[in-house]
Amino acid sequence: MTAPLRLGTRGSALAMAQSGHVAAAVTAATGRPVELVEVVTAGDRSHAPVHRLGVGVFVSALRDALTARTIDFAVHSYKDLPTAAPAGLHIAAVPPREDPRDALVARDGRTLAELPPGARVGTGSLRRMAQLHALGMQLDVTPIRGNVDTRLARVSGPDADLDAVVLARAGLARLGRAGEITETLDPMLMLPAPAQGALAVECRADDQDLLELLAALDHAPSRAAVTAERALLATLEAGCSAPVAAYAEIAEGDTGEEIYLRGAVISPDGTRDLRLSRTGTPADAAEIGKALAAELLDLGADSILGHEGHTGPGTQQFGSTE
Ligand SMILES: NCc1[nH]cc(CCC(=O)O)c1CC(=O)O
Repeated sequence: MTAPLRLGTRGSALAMAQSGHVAAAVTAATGRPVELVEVVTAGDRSHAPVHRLGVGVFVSALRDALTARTIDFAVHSYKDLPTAAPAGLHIAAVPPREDPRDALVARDGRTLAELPPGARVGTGSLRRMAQLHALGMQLDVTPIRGNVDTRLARVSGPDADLDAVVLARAGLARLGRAGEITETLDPMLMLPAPAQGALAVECRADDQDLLELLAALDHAPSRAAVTAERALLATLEAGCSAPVAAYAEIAEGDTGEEIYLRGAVISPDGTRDLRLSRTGTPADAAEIGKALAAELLDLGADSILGHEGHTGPGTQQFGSTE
């Protein structure tokens, strides 16, 4: 009997659900037992709002534990990873991606189009706020914080004070709460965050045996989509700190697999909304992402913040607006 692989995880319900799912997949694919090891991050200990800490605090404790060899691998929500790759670590697998779209949870089963002017809609992401404003529906968009349960409680239950919240569909699905979604938002209206719905399975770059084991979990189309979206984000971060959205779809075309990447840069008040797309082959995913970002910058993505100033909750040390 081989020693169990140690999978480091945060203790939050979402992290535990994701890690448990990956642990089961590793055991199913390789026959190796996996043990969950809870890692407490500065983000879990602190009561400061996430936008003050930066999403990176949730990630760095797991990475420190990897480097210190107290765990063998870790599972991250890919969209929470800073675009700069750390030395000595490697994303060994991108498992099949969940539905990357955002979801509306509204009172009385309402859809987005059924919300009246002035409806109070909560979201924690500057990208979602910007796109909600861009709809021109006079929504009263309110920043919200906390875990998924806390956010849903703003819409139903004794302390509900909002008409709707917008969350990632994938997070709700992983927590078994997708049944509360009243509309899954079309990416034409609400383009998701780069890598939303995808997981990153990370281990030490020199752990050859584990890299090979974990490769069994990798899903090539999901990896290509995430590679294109993150290349777009990384290129834009250099020149622009406005909310960024990106979504790549992989489909079978006439001449083999095709990637269709959409990207958007939106001012926080929604008055400036730049959207472009590009197609190519999945093998060129990174180049397609970079090229689309360059096109967005050429059209003024870097000037989109302009008058709004840059004080919103998306102002984080790693550039993430999620
Ligand atoms: N920053 C929060 C966060 N990070 C990952 C998810 C779950 C969805 C995913 O894995 O992409 C969420 C919740 C949300 O955005 O509603």
